[in-house]
Amino acid sequence: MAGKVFSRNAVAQHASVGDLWVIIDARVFDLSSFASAHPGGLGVLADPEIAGQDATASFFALHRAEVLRRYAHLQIGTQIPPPLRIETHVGSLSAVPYAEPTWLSPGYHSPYYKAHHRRFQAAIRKFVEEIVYPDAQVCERGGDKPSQEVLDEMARLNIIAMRVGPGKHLEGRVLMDGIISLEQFDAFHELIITQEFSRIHARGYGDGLGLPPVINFAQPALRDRIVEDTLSGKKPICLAVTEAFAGSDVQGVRCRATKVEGGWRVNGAKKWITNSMWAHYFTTACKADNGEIVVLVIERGEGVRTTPIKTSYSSSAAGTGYVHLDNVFVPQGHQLGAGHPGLHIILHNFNHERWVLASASIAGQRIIFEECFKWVTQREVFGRVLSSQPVVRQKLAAMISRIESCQSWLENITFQMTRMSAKEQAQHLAGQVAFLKMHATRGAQVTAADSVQIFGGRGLTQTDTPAEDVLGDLGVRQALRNMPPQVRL
Ligand code: HEM
Repeated sequence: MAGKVFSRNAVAQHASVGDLWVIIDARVFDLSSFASAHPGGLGVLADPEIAGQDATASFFALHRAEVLRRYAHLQIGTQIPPPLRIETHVGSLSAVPYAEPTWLSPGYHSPYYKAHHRRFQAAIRKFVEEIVYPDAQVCERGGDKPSQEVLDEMARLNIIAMRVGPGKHLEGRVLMDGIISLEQFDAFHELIITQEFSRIHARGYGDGLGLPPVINFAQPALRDRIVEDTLSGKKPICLAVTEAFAGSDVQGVRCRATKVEGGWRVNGAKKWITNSMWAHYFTTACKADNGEIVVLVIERGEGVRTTPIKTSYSSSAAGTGYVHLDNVFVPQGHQLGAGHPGLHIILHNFNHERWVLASASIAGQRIIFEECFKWVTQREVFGRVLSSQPVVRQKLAAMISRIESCQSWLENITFQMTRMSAKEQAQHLAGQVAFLKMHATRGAQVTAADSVQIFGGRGLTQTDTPAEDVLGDLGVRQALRNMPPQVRL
């Protein structure tokens, strides 16, 4: 691939080139065999303004750069002399302003990040973009479980373990082939992993919780077995709390656990359980006969059945489902934290989960901003580039302000996490984390809505809506034209 070089005029005469070829970003693609399968149709490719021409501008008006990587096998040569190539930065830092947090931007300083954090970020970025991203795209489209080879590689580098955060479960593990030591690993490394994994553009892929309650409250033998099974990527786990009736009201769950000889019999159903379709272990909140909440680790087996639920944020790659529990026997040793109130066990990890969700949301918004910024500088409407519109620039300004303020707040909280004990964190950070999550996710809704406006029809998959701003502006301009000249206040 790309072994041959072509001068623009020589391409058509080259013996190995089929009838239909184009130049995109200085690369020559032979589309003869692909054209009839092209999702955008054969006609557009055969158009005399496209076929046999440099189609770079038309291509980038309709596709993401990633399409070229997926179809790299169609490339038969490179254009000479090479023009300025398009920057797609896979595995490295983006040069787009505000596309990276300040600590990764040239010229900035940070009190939080050390050289080992930077080393770690570079390695995780490369891994995510080269290994995880392609798999996540395929799985998200097809609604599949992350592929076992990717999980195996994540397990080998102990990424699955690091995603759970600092703690005893990391003891004895070599992190990222040893580029950082166990002593160095802290909440900032976890923040880096969380934010870098948001770059896969597939919200549901590899989602799911359930292990922290096991780490904190299971009996040692059970804990060690489950930690090993899940962190090796072999047997996933999920947190089964919500129900059709109860939503996330833990106290209101109806899934019944009845005490029997040697353990419990469980009957009921859980709903919206992320990762349940792929899970082997289910950390399940149940109501005992005395009305108290008990948390049981249930293993997939007799009486356990899962059926998929499609959510609006993901295809079934998130593995979201119903969990039907019919007369399932659970041994006594599978009860978590016997003696602790079940509610406390479930709520114990909520602060940390909220911090993870806020981190991911902020990183996701940054990616949205980067895409919007690229689009407004390349997209021309009525002969003018989109960024020339003040209303568009205002949206971008608001996005940057939200993202930068949230990231600074997040890093402050993360620093506190590296200094405070678990007890101090529960005491001092619960409120801060709750506010940050509220602020970040509300901001995310505005950022998402504004980005759809900026992208217009391209921001939607099933419908095509002219941007509201454009419609609003059209209406006001028409009203201004119709304003009677004699009207005064
Ligand atoms: C190497 C060359 C090309 C490849 C591999 C390719 C591939 C694709 C793919 C995979 C899609 C589906 C949407 C997506 O994943 O983004 C698509 C859509 C489309 N393509 Fe291409 N394409 C190529 C060149 C072109 C060119 C030169 C044009 C000419 C203008 C074109 C016009 C379109 C159109 C109109 C759509 C539909 C877009 C939509 O529905 O929003 N493509 N193409």
